[in-house]
Amino acid sequence: MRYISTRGQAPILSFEDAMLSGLARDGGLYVPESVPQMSAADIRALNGLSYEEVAFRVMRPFVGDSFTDETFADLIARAYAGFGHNARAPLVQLAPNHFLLELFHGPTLAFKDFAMQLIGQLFQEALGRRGERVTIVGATSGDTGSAAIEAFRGLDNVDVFILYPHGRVSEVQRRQMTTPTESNVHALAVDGTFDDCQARLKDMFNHFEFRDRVRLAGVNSINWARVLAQVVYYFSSAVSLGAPDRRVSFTVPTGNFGDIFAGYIAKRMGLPIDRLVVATNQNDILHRCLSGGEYRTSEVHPSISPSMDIEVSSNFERALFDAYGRDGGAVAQLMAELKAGGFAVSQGALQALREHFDSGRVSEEETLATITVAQKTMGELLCPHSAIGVKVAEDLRNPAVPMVTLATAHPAKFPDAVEKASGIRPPLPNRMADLYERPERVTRVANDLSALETLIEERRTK
Ligand SMILES: Cc1ncc(COP(=O)(O)O)c(C=O)c1O
Ligand SMILES: N[C@@H](CCOP(=O)(O)O)C(=O)O
Repeated sequence: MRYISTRGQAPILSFEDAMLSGLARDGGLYVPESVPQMSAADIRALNGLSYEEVAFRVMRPFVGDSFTDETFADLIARAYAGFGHNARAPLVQLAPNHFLLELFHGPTLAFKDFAMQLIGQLFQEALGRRGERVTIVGATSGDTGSAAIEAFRGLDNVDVFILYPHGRVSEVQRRQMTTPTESNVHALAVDGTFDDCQARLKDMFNHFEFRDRVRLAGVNSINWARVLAQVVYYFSSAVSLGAPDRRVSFTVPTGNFGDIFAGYIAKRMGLPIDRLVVATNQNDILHRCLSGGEYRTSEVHPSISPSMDIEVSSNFERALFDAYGRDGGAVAQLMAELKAGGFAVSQGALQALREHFDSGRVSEEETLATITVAQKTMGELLCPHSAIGVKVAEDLRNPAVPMVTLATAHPAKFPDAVEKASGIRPPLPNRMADLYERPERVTRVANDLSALETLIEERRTK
């Protein structure tokens, strides 16, 4: 299995090299050269298997010879052993033909744990075998950072630096990043937005002297392995609802377009997905683009769903690559235009995107109202991100096709908004009960590439 860049000019890599490299050296994102197929019989055979067995069968063809079957199965088993639910990703019914996929039973209570726990295992195995050490830098709007710190804390062969937007994550998210005591993890509060953090991270990857000196690696969804691990739960949930003999749709609370892009990959592998529905908050560049054809950035407005306060949606580049017929030159041109504010998607590409994706936008008031109604009428306490998914799903779904809405975080990560809407303050699980008492360790940094690089150089293990 070979991986190519969305901008067409970077070296073609194996799964393991793509995973350890992060951003492609032409600034693009790695994608598989071709998407492995699963037949209806292959998909039917997933029925009744454990989550780990489904994960092995779905991901194996993408991994090539980077890991043996035995090692890969073992790493998957370790990745999910710490989850707080036997099903790992349980489905609950909200209404006739509307289901919620609970993706918040991992150690940091968000869907990010599905990929990050596995990546932690894969990195450890690959780096140990190669005798190498890397510096992981991540950008987060709250959940990727806490999941990455949890997955890599205390490991010998990695230093982890997480850039989060100062004052724009929830208190629980912040404390999850600032309270771990291991010396290889560093929380950096950047004066800016998530988009600024992600832009500085990509600047570091494009600054080859720094990148090579610190042996930079990434665990954002820049990293293909992150997307791949998220493909699995589309299969596990669709199969339990009757796939491949019944089509299923998914609504995904969306920011950086990684989670829904994983659904698109599942569809391209052969999973009979009817619609993939993008649900955004008031930071709605994706909804504006899919409905009007213009991908143009605007100011980020802080919301009660802070993890989705994103206006430059990194993985949309991967979808554009396919929509433009895998023309790396065309994508490079669009990304250059994005730096200057945005671009119009061609009619052909827009039509290609709309073949798979619908979209909806949810206001702050509607988010709160959905939390209230879901708690009262469906008996489900939703986090604000999941509520955005439920609202858009209810508005757009075809009642004849099962709809699965992804519940991307536990309500206890956003207790203020949840309490405001429902009157219930969701408690943290017992293992985190003292989170508010633990001392915090964080460095405030300017939104400045050279300041960030200097700090990382100083703090990383030499
Ligand atoms: C809780 C939550 N929901 C939804 C999203 C959006 O997911 P994606 O960025 O993959 O579109 C995020 C951030 O990624 C998140 O943390
Ligand atoms: N919402 C995310 C933003 C980063 O997304 P990623 O999938 O690229 O890591 C977060 O919680 O940090």
